[in-house]
Amino acid sequence: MAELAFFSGTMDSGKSTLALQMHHNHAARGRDGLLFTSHDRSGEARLSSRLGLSVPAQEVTPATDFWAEVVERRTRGRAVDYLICDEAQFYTAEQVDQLARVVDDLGADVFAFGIATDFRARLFPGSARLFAMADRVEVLQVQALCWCGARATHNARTVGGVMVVEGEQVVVGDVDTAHEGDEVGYEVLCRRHHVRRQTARTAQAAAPSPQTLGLLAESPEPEAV
Ligand SMILES: Nc1ncnc2c1ncn2[C@@H]1O[C@H](COP(=O)(O)OP(=O)(O)O)[C@@H](O)[C@H]1O
Ligand SMILES: Cc1cn([C@H]2C[C@H](O)[C@@H](COP(=O)(O)O)O2)c(=O)[nH]c1=O
Repeated sequence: MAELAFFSGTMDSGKSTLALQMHHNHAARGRDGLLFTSHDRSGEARLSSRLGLSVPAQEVTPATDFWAEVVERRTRGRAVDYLICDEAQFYTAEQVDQLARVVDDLGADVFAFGIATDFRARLFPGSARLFAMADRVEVLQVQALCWCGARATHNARTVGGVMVVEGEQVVVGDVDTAHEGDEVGYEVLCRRHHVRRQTARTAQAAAPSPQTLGLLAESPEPEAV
């Protein structure tokens, strides 16, 4: 039976890589699929993984109608067995409902991939609807890590390495650049450090200097009372 599956994880947790792997495995068995994405970092109408793979995909805009896309292709005699939908957090709730209908009424599998929450830890509209409508929700197996070593569960937006909480919900960006000056970037954090707004850079700045640590090490232990 066809299914709507949602693969969710923080930024940099391997979602696009998994999307491309699933596409490869299904295509290798002779199934016909369509690839969709929205606002990919590598440019319009591309689905790219940080591991280096990048393939053409259809860009999803607010005008995209998934139901119409699949019906139109099938009317032209082309098979559509599955849809790969990356960056699904940016889709509208209506588009997610169209995907559910494609599964239920047209029997095509839909595999959607996306981050659950934005830089303020609020659900994206597409992800919220996917959590509500998916047959299956899976959290990515490869854990992205916070600077403290704990599992990263949240996405922080940074300017010059400092976490910000004001701004538009959608700002395309990446996690692995130096983010100097007023450049916008992202960093994945555990909940504790997201709540405290402590990024790698601010934590480093707040850490006692080696000199201070040396002084602390030399100071006598407080006497037991
Ligand atoms: N140089 C590298 N060597 C090995 N693995 C890498 C390298 N760079 C990135 N990765 C892996 O790729 C993952 C990010 O994959 P990607 O599919 O682009 O993530 P997402 O779509 O979730 O943002 C990282 O979590 C890491 O496991
Ligand atoms: C947290 C957050 C992220 N984004 C953007 C930044 C990236 O372009 C994508 C996520 O891509 P990835 O493949 O999962 O790394 O989303 C955003 O626009 N707003 C946010 O709050």
